[in-house]
Amino acid sequence: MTRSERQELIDKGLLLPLMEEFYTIQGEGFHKGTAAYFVRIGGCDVGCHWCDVKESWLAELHPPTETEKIVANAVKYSKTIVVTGGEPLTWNMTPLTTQLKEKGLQTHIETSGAYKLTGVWDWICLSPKKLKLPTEEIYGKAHELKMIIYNKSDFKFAEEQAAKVNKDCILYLQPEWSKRDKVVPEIVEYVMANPKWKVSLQTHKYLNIP
Ligand SMILES: C[S@@+](CC[C@H](N)C(=O)[O-])C[C@H]1O[C@@H](n2cnc3c(N)ncnc32)[C@H](O)[C@@H]1O
Ligand SMILES: Nc1nc2[nH]cc(C(=O)O)c2c(=O)[nH]1
Ligand code: SF4
Ligand SMILES: [Mg+2]
Repeated sequence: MTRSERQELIDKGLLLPLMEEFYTIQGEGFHKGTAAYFVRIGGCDVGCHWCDVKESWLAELHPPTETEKIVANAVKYSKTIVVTGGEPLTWNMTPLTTQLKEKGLQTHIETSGAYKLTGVWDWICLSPKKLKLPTEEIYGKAHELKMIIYNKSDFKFAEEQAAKVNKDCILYLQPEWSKRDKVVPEIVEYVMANPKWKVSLQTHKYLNIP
């Protein structure tokens, strides 16, 4: 395959830079505690300084992989596939998710929403970032909003983002992992005072699983 042929397949979303895949328990948000197969696609230029998967950022480090291969493998493990990254919406998610749906699987995405929403999704977890705000379209479609709290100013940002999502969207505040000892008590107090919010923890990190 020539470079330009390969680039064309990447542009169409038929090849994706696959970083890792693993069968685990969804640790965060609404589906926490539920078994799911995770597909982590490399490439992200949002640049969160506290990102817990910085190794994912450079797409070139991850092998371009056929969506058919990803699907044929994923179907062996679970009825629920969580697509994450990196930022999965860097890429055209339509081929991957269409093929997952053809196999009867549930498609979930973890996204910052910073790029055009593509793909067929049963569940959208939107986790907005100040550095690159979500596109307008995704606010109406997100099933859960998961705001990361690193410091007190993040509560204000969380409220600004909550004002933009649809009325059925479930609202979560999740402590940034390295700041958890400081921010968990602040989140607890905030949720008791503002009960439209719920707490989300990265439970997989407490369980010592991927
Ligand atoms: C690694 S990101 C990948 C998906 C997408 N780029 C995004 O940010 O939503 C997966 C989830 O982990 C969250 N996250 C990343 N680093 C974190 C950290 N240090 N503490 C808590 N949550 C974190 C993100 O906000 C997102 O909800
Ligand atoms: N167990 C587990 N649950 C998760 N929920 C969201 C994750 C992510 O990195 O997108 C994640 C992850 O990396 N592991
Ligand atoms: S948008 Fe997601 S993957 Fe990208 S830097 Fe932020 S947390 Fe990490
Ligand atoms: Mg993670």
